[in-house]
Amino acid sequence: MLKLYFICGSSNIVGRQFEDVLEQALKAGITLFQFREKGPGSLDGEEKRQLAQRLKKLCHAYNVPFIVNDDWQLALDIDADGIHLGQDDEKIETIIEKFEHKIIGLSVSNFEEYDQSDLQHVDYIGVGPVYATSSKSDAKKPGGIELIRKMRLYDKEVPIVAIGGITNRNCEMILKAGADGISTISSIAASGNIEQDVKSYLDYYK
Ligand SMILES: Cc1ncc(COP(=O)(O)OP(=O)(O)O)c(N)n1
Ligand SMILES: Cc1ncsc1CCOP(=O)(O)O
Ligand SMILES: [Mg+2]
Repeated sequence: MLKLYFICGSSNIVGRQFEDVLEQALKAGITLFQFREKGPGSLDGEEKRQLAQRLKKLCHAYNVPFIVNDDWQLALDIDADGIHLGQDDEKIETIIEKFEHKIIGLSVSNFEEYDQSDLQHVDYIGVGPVYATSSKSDAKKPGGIELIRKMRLYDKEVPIVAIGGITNRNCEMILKAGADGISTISSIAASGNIEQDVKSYLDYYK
């Protein structure tokens, strides 16, 4: 499920339809999707809810789980498959009862954050940024490939999905360093050939 985790919101799509981009990515084989509706021009309220419903339906048509970023109330409201929370978002302890049978992801940017996180109910950790990214204005300092390598040694069990500045040209090293999967916004959302780019990511698992 973590192999190729596409993350996207309206602000990441330029000059095309969100649903078209997502459907191309689904057809090409992404394995998980996160709706991350934040940043300039992002939707709110009922418009956001309706978009989330449509995107969830599209993901389910391709048997791909639909995860909501940050907004756990929306995730419950539309019966999403899971939630991704960061260190500054709602604490997992406070929502766990409501998400008992759902996927829960948590961001971990460094070892201090890892040490202070309760991973008991977490299905995966999103580790990064690995490289510099222009998709998140408040991203922490990139940890490079060493962040993944050291995190894998630090915890040999927890599923790790790497994030931040990943492309199908640098993902091989990240997987070799011990990540179970990779996540990306811009390399798919802004791709001129989604089918080819998604397939070349997936080739690294063959
Ligand atoms: C898979 C994955 N990993 C990390 C993040 C970042 O989450 P967070 O730190 O809460 O930052 P925002 O995405 O909410 O801006 C993520 N979304 N997904
Ligand atoms: C959400 C997030 N969290 C850490 S880096 C990042 C943005 C990743 O976007 P991109 O794949 O375009 O670098
Ligand atoms: Mg967050």
